[in-house]
Amino acid sequence: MSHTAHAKLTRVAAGILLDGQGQFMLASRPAGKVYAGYWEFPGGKLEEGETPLAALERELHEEMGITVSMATPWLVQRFVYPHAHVELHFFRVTAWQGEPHPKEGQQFAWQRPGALSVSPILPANGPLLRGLALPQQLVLSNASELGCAFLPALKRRLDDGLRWLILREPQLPVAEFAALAKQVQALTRPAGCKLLVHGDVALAREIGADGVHLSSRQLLALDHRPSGLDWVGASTHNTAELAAAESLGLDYVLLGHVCETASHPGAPPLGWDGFAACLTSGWSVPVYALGGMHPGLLATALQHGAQGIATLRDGWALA
Ligand SMILES: Nc1nc2c([nH]c(=O)n2[C@@H]2O[C@H](COP(=O)(O)OP(=O)(O)OP(=O)(O)O)[C@@H](O)[C@H]2O)c(=O)[nH]1
Ligand SMILES: [Mg+2]
Repeated sequence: MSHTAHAKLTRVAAGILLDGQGQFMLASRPAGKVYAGYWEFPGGKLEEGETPLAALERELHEEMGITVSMATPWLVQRFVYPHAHVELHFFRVTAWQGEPHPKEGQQFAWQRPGALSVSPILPANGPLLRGLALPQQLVLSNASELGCAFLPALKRRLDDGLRWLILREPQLPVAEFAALAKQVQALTRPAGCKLLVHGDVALAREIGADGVHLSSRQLLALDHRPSGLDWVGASTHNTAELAAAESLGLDYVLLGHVCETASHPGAPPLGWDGFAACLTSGWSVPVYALGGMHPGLLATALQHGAQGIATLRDGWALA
């Protein structure tokens, strides 16, 4: 999208208050503002020289009387309204002081991803709401190392609450991978665990998987998002691949490798600074940190702008 010379960019910070039980807060826009009555995330325009985080803290204090104590950068969404070109900086707000109260005649509503009870939502926010349904940890399969211990280990993890799995076994021949995918599907589906099949759109469709996870090479070769699948993600290593994923409207990407990992011995990792550098321009697609990840690194990942972590070896060892 190109900005004409006279179209000025309005930068906005908005906060997604999370209650720790899967709910987030929406606020209605008060009478007298553009899009009055529409539901949004509380926030407002950056003042001259203000950072997005400082604007968020100021706006949430002005509009709802709370003091933000923990906020991590999430997605950046650009959108063209008739009244303005906006660049929205969304933050996840997980801790605050004070009880939210409407200081500008708004209404508040706690909502769950995929089950909104209020409408309409500001048009720029639609794509973002899908991101709120994504978990903070995506688990990749590790059948190549576990062999026949993989399916029992998967059962154990499903019992422990695993709800998202990327089946990725690039070393397996096509037919074996398809057979494994069906066995895995027979376990994940009854457990309510979403299954994303790596690298094979046709197989994902055939078995009725929840989605497909594309390699970066597949990502760069596509000119549209594969149809007929709820969730489409991809592996990325740099900003060119991130841009491709965003323009295809993918639901998430993995970006790595961030830390040293046995999967890429000797290859230099991005490190957290390199990871954050890839995110500075701001993406509307949620980005998971990949490579040497374990739950102990989740907080670090979130602070660097990640949606969460993607883990491969962690958690698969048999008890
Ligand atoms: N706060 C907020 N604004 C959003 C969201 N989504 C979105 O498109 N916007 C747009 O971003 C702009 C934010 O402006 P705002 O009206 O909240 O700004 P503000 O609080 O500083 O208001 P004011 O200038 O009337 O005092 C509006 O054009 C609004 O339509 C959202 O989730 N939250
Ligand atoms: Mg506002």
